[in-house]
This record gives sequence, C-alpha cells and structure tokens, in this order.
Amino acid sequence: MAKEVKGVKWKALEFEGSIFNKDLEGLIGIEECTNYDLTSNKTNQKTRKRKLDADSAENSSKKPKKNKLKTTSPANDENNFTLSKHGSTGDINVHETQFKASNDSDTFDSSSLLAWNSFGLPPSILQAIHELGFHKPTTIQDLTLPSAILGRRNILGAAETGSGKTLAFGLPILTGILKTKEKLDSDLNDSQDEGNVNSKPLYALILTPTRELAVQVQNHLTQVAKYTGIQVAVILGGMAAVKQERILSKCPEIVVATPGRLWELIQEGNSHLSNVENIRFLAIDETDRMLEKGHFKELHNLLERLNLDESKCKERQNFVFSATLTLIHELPKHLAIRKKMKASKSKKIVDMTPQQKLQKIIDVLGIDNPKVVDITQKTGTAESLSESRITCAIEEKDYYVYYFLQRHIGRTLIFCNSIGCVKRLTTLLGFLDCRALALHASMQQRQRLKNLERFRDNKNGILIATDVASRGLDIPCVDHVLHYQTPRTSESYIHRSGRTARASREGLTVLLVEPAELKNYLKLCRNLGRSEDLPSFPVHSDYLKAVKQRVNLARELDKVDLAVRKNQSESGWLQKAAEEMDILIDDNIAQKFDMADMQKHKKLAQIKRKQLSRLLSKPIFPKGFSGKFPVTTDVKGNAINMMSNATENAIDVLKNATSNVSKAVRKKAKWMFHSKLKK
Ligand SMILES: Nc1ncnc2c1ncn2[C@@H]1O[C@H](COP(=O)(O)OP(=O)(O)OP(=O)(O)O)[C@@H](O)[C@H]1O
Repeated sequence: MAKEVKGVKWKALEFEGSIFNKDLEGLIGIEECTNYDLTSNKTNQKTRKRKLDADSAENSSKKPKKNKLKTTSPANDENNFTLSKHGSTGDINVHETQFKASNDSDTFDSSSLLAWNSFGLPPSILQAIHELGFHKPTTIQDLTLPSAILGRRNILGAAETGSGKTLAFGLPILTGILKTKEKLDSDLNDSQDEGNVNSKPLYALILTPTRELAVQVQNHLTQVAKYTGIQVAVILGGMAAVKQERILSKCPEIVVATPGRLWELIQEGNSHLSNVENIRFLAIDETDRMLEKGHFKELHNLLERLNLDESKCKERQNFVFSATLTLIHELPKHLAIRKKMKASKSKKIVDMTPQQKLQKIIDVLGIDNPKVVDITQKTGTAESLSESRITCAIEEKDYYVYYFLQRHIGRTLIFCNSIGCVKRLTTLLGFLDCRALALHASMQQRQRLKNLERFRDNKNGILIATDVASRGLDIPCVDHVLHYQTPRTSESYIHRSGRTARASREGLTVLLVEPAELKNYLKLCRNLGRSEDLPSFPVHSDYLKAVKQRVNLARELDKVDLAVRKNQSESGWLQKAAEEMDILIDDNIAQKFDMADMQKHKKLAQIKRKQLSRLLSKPIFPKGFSGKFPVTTDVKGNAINMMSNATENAIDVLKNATSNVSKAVRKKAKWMFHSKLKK
C-alpha cells in the first residue's frame, strides 16, 4: 500500500521471488513515487494525510482495473466493508460499516497505524491490527516484515519469548496469499475462464511442535485474517479423522499443523493436501524443537516431499522462527570427556558457534539465502522478567510451592519434569484447596484444551504442566512461573520462563533447586552466560511452620486416599471377575482384600480430611500481617533486609530484597558463584 511522507506519495513495488540476493544485502525493498507531477516538476504538496478508506476509494477509482485490490469475499471489499462483531449478549450482530464515511469506532484513522504503514500490508489486515490494539510493530516484526513482504526473502528469526514472532511470519503469509490470489483472479478474468471457484489451493503450511500451540497460532492468525476471507485451519493429532476431513474439505488457504498428523493425512491421500509441494509459504515455529528427536522424522519426510521439485522449492517463501534458534549448549557429557581426552583424533570435537548452528538449520531445511534476524538477549530471557531461585531439600519443595501460592496470588504456571510429578503435585495441591489444573501429554486432547481455557479464564489460576506447555503458549498475563524441578535443558528454561513477562509485561520465575540438581543448575547458568547466581526468592520463615503442618497433613491424606483407591480397585476387579465367571470368591482370597482394612483406611482418610479442613479454614498469614521484618535470612543463610507484606506482589518482594543486598555481599557472592561455575 502507499504511504505519504511530507506530501510525497510512495508505493512499495512488489517483486516475484526473492530478488534481493547477497550482493544487495541490506536492501529491503524499492518504493515508487506515485504523485510526481511532470508539468510543474513538483510533487503534490497539497495532499493531506488522509484516511485509509479515502485512499482505497481514490485508488480504486483512478487506477486501471488490474491494479485494483481484488478480494475473494465481500468482507474484503474495501469500498463496502462488512464487519461482524459479537454483541454484548453473545449473539452475533452484523454491522455494515462503510470504511469511507462512518465515524463508528470500527473505522480507523490510518495515521493511528503509521508505524505499520511502510510494510505493504493491505487495508483488510491493517483494520484487524487496529482492532487488536497493536499500535506499533514489535522489534522482531519491525526488522523482518519489510524483507519478508516487500523483498519476499526467506526469514530466519530469533527473538525472545513473547516478542510477537507469530505475526512476524503470519503477516507476510496473509499478505502474500492476498497478492497471489489477486494475481490469479486477474489472470482468470483475463482468460475469461471461471474455473472451479470452490476449490481453493493450499497456499501455506505452518508447523508447530505441540497441539496447543497449533490451536493458538490458528486463533491468532484467524483474528488478523478476519477481513481477508482467508481461512486458517488446524490439524492435530488426537482430533477425530472425520472432523479433519470436514475441515480440509473446505479447502482452507492456510493449514496449521503438528507434523505427525499432517504427514499421516498426506500419506492417506487427502485431496486438499495432495499438491502440498505447491505451497507458496512454509513457516516452522519453534524450529529448534522441531529438529529434535521425536518430531524430526515426520518433518524430514515432509521436507523431502516439499523440496522434491527445485523450481517449486524456489518459489516458496520460508519462515523459520524460535526464541532459542541460536542458543548453544555445553557439549553433552560424553562428548566433553572425549574432547578433553583428545581421544577422537579423526573427528575433532568442537563447540558449535551460533552461526554454525544456524547454518546447520539452513542446510537441513534446504533454505536459500535467508535473511537472518537474531535479536535474542545474551541471557535468552525477556528483559521484563525477574528471575530467582529457592535452594531447598527435595522434600521441602512442596512447602515452598504452597507458601508461594498462598502468599503471592496471581496466575501461576508450575513446570515439572515428568507426568508423574504433575499428577502428584496436582493431587496434593487439590487437598490443600488450591484448585490446580494439570496439563501433560497423556491427558485426552479435549481435557488438555479445556484445562488451558480454564487457566486462561482465571486470573488467579494455577496450572501444573510438563514441557508440553513450555513452548509458544501465549496465555495472557501469567504472573509467575515456578520451575518445580530444574529443567533438563537451557532451551526448556527459556521457554518455560517465557510463559510470563510476555509482550513487555513484567513477570517472575522461581527455580526450585535441590542439592542433586545443583550441577544441572550451574550448567544452565553457564549455557545462559550468567556470571551471577540467581537471587534467592525471599521467604518468611516464621510462616513456614504453619505451611509444613498443612502440607504434611495433605501428604498423609494423599497416602491414605491412595490406599483406599487401590483397595477399591482391587476388590472391584475381583468382584467383577467373579461375577463374570459366575463363581463365589473363596474366603481366603476375599480376606486378602480385607474389607475391614478398607473401612479402616476410609475412616482414617475422613479424620485427616477433617483435620486438614480445620487447618485450612484458618489464615496462614494473620489478618493485618504487614510482614515487616527488617532483617531476615535467605534459604542459604545470607542476610537480606526486606520489607514486605502478605498482599505485596511477588516481583516487588524480590526487587526490594535484592536492592537491599549490600554491594560487598553481592561482590562476595559473585566471586563464590564464579568459582562454582568454573568447577
Ligand atoms: N505489535 C504488537 N503489539 C502488541 N502486542 C503484540 C504485537 N504483536 C503480537 N502481540 C502480542 O504479543 C503476545 C506474544 O506474541 P507471540 O505469541 O507471537 O510471541 P512469540 O514471540 O511467538 O513467543 P514464544 O517464543 O513464546 O512463542 C501475543 O499476545 C500477541 O497477541
């Protein structure tokens, strides 16, 4: 689209294919002056800044037919824009809004989106961006959109979590599809051949490592595509085959998918996917994860199919994004030992540089001359994130989690390393009336999405998850991320932590480290280039006693409850088997499943439940608790001056505590940490 600078109108020129090769590195697009007046040799200075609607009306009346923005649905008609909105009752009201004349809040002044104007985005997309309230592009969007949209470059983008990477590839894809359709429409008109209007080709594939992320990307792009007539569909493992057939029979232009399910459908010969190699756009979100074991095989098969025909491959624009695209690990232990011993002389083992890692990705994916934009911070995490840790014994972790949840309310996501741990902690916190939801891979897909939705809807919600929730999930306003266990990789730490502090909001992480995890923690710090230990999260030890009492009781209740359930299922199984075989159970066998024993357990469970509910009815932090404790100690015995109270937010508590640590103490701690890192 055109933009106006001091009365001079500039219009971005569009080129087919990637014309900006290495020799023109730095050049991102070419613009043409459109109001050059040959007679006066002056540009039209009188042109006032005008509304987008006037722009499009003017363009459509002046331009020859083939330059007019053509759209496939009435919703795209710039001169007669149809918006559909949800009314307050939840019913769908359809408003006819004239872009041109209306003062309705749905119309927008292009000047409010000046920051977006130079990317060549069509009005239908700008309108949606305006409605989302995105006043300006984020840094990664700003740095990639010109090359992607105007230069049609392949993009490799690395930027911190929550920095808007989805639109950095979503906007060029949507814009590109509109342009391609416009061209196809005008070719069709020229040849007077109507063709089969119902069957639309597949234009774009977006691949994500998890199902939840695929759903989220689809939702996000659907919002931005709402006035374009472009359909965005999602294909996931765990979804009924009939439903997937139905979705694909509508011929969506964009398919967002997890690679496994997509590959299955391609192999089954789904008709919409039959010419998958013809796609014009391919985006791989969380690329580093996709290239890891578990996803790679299907992705590899898919890439092989997509890259079969070199000419089609060249026509395709590729987007490769992740927050940890260029993150380098310490060598795995076995390689590090080999390197030290210089055992392998034939194959020299060297640490990879970020450039080498990128080159490897480029080679594996078969991408031609991409534009690389890497704006990841040295630390890998968002600037607005406050990080901390609590060092404690393994059996104390439950106490600290419960303490934190009681003292610092807010939307909290707790990550565990295993499904078993998620289950145990969810049950335990359930006994403690914390209403925690679970999310892990062995849950049914419907339940996974339901729990995610319930977590999103509750500003004080608690979600306990495995790494299935660590990548890409954009849950608004997550206040805290607790790492119940030290993550196994630095990527995992970055992605888990990145569920909070998104889109420049503040957020907090607390890493719980037990002695056996210390080695892993130090490795994490080394990989993330940390020279200082994470600050210890302040805990008011006076109240830990009450916390321990409750948690211990909840643990006992959990044990007894488990015994009851085990007994019940064993005796139930026995009874059922006996009934089916029409036999009486021998008394000796029945004794094994002693009913009296079960009754005893049930009674004990009842008593413990009552005791616990009595305890839970009393507040841990007494009413009016101001928590003023000028000097206290952190979990490792360091003196910390702190002022805090029960209602204070966790980030403030941490910031107060760290700002009160004297320079001398900090220097000493840094020195000690440095020597630990070296070991
Ligand atoms: N230009 C913008 N202005 C304001 N908010 C934006 C803008 N672009 C995207 N957002 C919002 O920022 C949030 C994070 O965006 P997104 O999920 O794309 O981040 P991401 O970089 O992909 O994160 P991750 O690495 O965790 O996947 C979303 O809620 C999105 O709606």
